[in-house]
Amino acid sequence: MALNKLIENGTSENSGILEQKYELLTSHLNEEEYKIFFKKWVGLIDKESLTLDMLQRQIWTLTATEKEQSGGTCLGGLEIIEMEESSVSNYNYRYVLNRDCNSSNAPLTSAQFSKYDRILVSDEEGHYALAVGCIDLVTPTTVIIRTDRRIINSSLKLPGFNAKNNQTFQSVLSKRDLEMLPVEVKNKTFRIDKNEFYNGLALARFNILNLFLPEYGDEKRRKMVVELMPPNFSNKPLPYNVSELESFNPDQLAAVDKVLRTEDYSLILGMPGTGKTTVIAQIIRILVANGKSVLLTSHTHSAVDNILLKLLDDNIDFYRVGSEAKIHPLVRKFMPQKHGSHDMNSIEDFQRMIHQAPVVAATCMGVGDLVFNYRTFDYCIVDEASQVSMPFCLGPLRFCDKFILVGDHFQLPPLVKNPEARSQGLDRSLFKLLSEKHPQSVVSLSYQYRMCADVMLLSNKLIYENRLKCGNDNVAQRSLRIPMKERLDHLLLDPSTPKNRLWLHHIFLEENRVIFLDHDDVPAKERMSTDRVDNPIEAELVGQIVDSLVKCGCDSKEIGVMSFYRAQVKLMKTRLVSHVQNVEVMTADQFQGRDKECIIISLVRSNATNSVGNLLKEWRRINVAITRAKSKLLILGSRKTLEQLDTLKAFLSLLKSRGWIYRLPLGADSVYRGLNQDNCKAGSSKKDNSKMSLRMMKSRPILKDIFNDLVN
Ligand SMILES: Nc1ncnc2c1ncn2[C@@H]1O[C@H](COP(=O)(O)OP(=O)(O)OP(=O)(O)O)[C@@H](O)[C@H]1O
Repeated sequence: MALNKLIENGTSENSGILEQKYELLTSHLNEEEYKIFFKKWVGLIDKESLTLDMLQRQIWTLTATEKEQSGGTCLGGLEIIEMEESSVSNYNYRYVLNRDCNSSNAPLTSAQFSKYDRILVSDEEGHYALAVGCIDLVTPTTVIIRTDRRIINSSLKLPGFNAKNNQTFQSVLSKRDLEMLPVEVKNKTFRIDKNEFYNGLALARFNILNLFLPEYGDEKRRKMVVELMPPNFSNKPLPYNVSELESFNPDQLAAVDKVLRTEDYSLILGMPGTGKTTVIAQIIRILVANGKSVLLTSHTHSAVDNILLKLLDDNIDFYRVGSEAKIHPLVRKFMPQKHGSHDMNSIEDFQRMIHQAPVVAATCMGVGDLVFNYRTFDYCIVDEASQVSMPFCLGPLRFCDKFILVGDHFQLPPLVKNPEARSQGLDRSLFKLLSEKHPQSVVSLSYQYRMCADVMLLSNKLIYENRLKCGNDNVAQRSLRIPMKERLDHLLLDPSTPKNRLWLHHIFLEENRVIFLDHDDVPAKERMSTDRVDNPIEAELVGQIVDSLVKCGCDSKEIGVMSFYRAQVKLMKTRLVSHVQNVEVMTADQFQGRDKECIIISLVRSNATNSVGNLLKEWRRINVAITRAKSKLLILGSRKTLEQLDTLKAFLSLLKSRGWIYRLPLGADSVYRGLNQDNCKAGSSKKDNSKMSLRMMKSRPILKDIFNDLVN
């Protein structure tokens, strides 16, 4: 009836039920603004849904190679080399699939797959979506996956099999079984498609509808989110022990105080590295000590777990709900089914446990789980709230009395694929919406503990209007220590190279914490095809920086490489294949919420017409990119091209004013030993040895990758 009233301007006559009953169910929906709100948001979700359906059809309309080359969201030509049944999660089948790297096959790592990505598995003989699952590991030649079903359904006939009266089969469950299958089954190849559509738009629709339902609907949120009523704060906070907050800075103290006076909601704007996780953990401690219950949620599993990890040593009874494979190993023991002190034999047991715990944690999507029905909490805390679009954020809120949203809308907004839905506001988070309407509900954290002062200066001047401050002197003066700098001389192709060409030596100076490496003179031109742009020379320069840092003793796990262009990420992953286990190469979007000691950003665009494209126009993406480095930030690009864009012009003039632009010399890619030079110089005996070792390791792909890492 709510739908009838909101969408169809319904009445008791056209709904077909008695007037009295109709009034009972819908009299709370007379406001015109409700109808406008409902139609707007459901309409936007419908638009997004259409786009996602269209993308999903690519599994039938594009071959694996076409899809892999166009967006890196598919891997094809995969052969099963190992399989086993396990019971780690609801994905019970584990497969190791292999594809050799050769001239026609790129390394598997160059596509857009990483651990925990959801996937659909098909064979390449026209059997689609044999199973759903997730990625466990990707190396250049191997991908390990877990699936909910077997992807080989052939069975082996058991001894004594007789088609007429003794049809006895055995399922194919192990590598040994696989070898006994007929050759045409054994040699089947498979494809893996990213299952990007597992995002539950149905849940988003329900969350919007739930605002308007009678009886169990979320009336409180209707007032706050639809009517946008101002939130109330009590004069006196819940009691807490100030001596436990000795290490907190004034902003963090103000945030705790605001939350403890919240009667409806409060918002914590936490700029990068400002201690959001630390503050949330402390708020949970105080709320639980006051006998309050808390539903803790976030956009990603890792953010939920980062907070729980801080509570491991506290005597707080909490449950973590979600898919085991995605939960941090140290937190798994808090999943209801793993909790040693309780027997759990039925869904009722499960619900009983969830109902008793003072703290329950899950992702915003995970809260859709049935176990939450009929449980209410005093508070809901949503971390990463600026990354969740409003309809999804409403999901966890409906179980709670008060809510706290923690986020930073100066970083990337929720991902929306449909351009119209995006421009009409589906990418606006509830955090942004409420913070703009009621700024008095916001408390900002401005002391950051991640970036050294030079790195911080960039986003501070360009985005945060100087509101960011370094938490202490150690943070401000942080610099990248390169333990064996002298080794860099051995990487020079010509020891007598003049000083003004020694660009890596310039980067290696500890005091140079932020450098823009302008490659206009190198030159390093972009390569453009229909929907892809990359820059091979820039990728090679990035490769040489990473190689030299690692060879000179830097921890490769503390180096991150980033581009805004997926084709460039792919190219750089190929170039950096020898560091694949440790150096993370990702898009700026994938780096959100992460940090590294040293970040290298490849801006790619460099062309005769000085066109910059759309990706670099999103200032929130630039902000995410430049706030990931703790000690050293290296940015590669063409100053001439990038200056054409207003946002980047301001960025470049700030860099110039600080003397942080370094003009790379002509042919900079052949000053130090790079990929090609390394290959030419490798002696033949080393090559022969490598060949022999690779032959030995042919059937052991993971070992092969590790070996490759060691010899490179
Ligand atoms: N008041 C403080 N004094 C000293 N160090 C602090 C303080 N608050 C937080 N930190 C430290 O700052 C670092 C970042 O904190 P935290 O992870 O809580 O920040 P965050 O805002 O959640 O980070 P991100 O931007 O990655 O989400 C941690 O090492 C934490 O211990």
